[in-house]
Amino acid sequence: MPTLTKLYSMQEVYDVSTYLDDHPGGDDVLLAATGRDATEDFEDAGHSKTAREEMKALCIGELDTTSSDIPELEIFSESQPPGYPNKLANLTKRYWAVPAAVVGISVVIGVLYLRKK
Ligand code: HEM
Repeated sequence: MPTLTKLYSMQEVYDVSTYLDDHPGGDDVLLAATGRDATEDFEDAGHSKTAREEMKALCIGELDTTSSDIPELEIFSESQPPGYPNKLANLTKRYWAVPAAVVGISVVIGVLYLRKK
């Protein structure tokens, strides 16, 4: 549901989903302004009194600023090694015997081959 938020002394939330096709300024500007404070965009467009009246009908409530729906972002420090090389290093540590065996077998085969000659 596309919603616009408007900030004055309080934050109001507007459901613009039913108004997208009717907006004289086009649906693209409304969609671009959804999910955030659209006060500046709205004021910049120089809306008339009629527009402000129409807007009231679309208000669905006030923004709850006490709770956040946005999950906390996980911040990784730059010094933390990126996933893939780190995983590779762990695998190499755990399965070091595999490349060692391959090298050993190659050396034995090489020696046997040279002796035959
Ligand atoms: C629920 C909120 C909104 C309503 C009810 C609404 C309503 C209207 C109305 C009735 C007009 C015709 C001109 C007028 O009477 O002022 C209009 C024009 C316009 N609106 Fe909105 N508007 C809303 C939100 C927005 C937002 C958030 C933006 C910008 C991101 C925007 C951008 C424009 C533009 C650019 C025009 C001018 C179109 C033109 O004259 O070519 N509007 N709007």
